[in-house]
Amino acid sequence: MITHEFRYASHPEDALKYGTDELRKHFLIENLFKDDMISLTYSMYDRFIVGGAKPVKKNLKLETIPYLKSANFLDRREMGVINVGGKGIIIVDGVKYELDKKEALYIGKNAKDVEFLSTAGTPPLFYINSAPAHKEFPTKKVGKDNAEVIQLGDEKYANRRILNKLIVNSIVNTCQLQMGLTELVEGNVWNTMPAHTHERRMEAYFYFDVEDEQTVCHFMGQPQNTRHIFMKNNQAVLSPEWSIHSGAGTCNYSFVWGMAGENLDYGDMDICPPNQLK
Ligand SMILES: O=C(O)C(=O)C[C@H](O)C(=O)CO
Ligand SMILES: [Zn+2]
Repeated sequence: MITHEFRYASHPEDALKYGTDELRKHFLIENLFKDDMISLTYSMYDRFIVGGAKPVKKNLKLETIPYLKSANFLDRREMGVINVGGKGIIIVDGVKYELDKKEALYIGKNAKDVEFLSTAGTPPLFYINSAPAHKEFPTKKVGKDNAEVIQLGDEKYANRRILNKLIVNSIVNTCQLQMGLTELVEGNVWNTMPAHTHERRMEAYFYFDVEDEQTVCHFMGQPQNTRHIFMKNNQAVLSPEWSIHSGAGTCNYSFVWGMAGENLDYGDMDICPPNQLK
């Protein structure tokens, strides 16, 4: 079964007036993983979809949703999936892909039948991003062995982390989707500091492996006018093209980043020096 919701895009001057509840309502995506459900949020930020699929006892078929007005979900879209749970299986037009935790699958435009399956043991948690696509590229699995790995940050600044580029154009051909995952090394809590914006692309962050009873405080907003959202494990947050996206946890954690927009240039960022943030 599929549940879906819709989010309009916000002007930065309007977002400044949002209180805690409105910020959470417009940007935070709280319940991505419900047993035997696919949960999708269609946003007007580059028409980016954020979702989750958690097959436990049933196989979950990716059906179209009303906002798409297309016979099949991927008739005009591409999709990236990263598993953050137990081993799982995705079948795309009859071809079976096994995904361990932290492995990714890119599914190209025009795939007709996509099904999410559990295996024995801990259920998989398939985190989903999807963006409009104008060209068909082959479906491809990307494991951590194929990832482009970058070491970032420094213990001194509590931001040492390992960034794994998974669905990026040096590894997989995509139209506009880029995805990867970043792991904070134990004792380190700050992600994406120095923070940045990229007006050519929107982004969504999905925090996982956050310890029970702990939190990640996600910072958003224009660099001179920031706001925060406290987040729990397995929650996602939309980052408009005008917003920084950075966070500090009360423990170390991991997160998936996903982007779509004007270019596929990962390095196209406007850096905000920490001492200039407001
Ligand atoms: O740890 C980081 O820094 C990131 O993971 C940054 C994201 O990849 C990003 O914001 C890309 O634009
Ligand atoms: Zn970014």
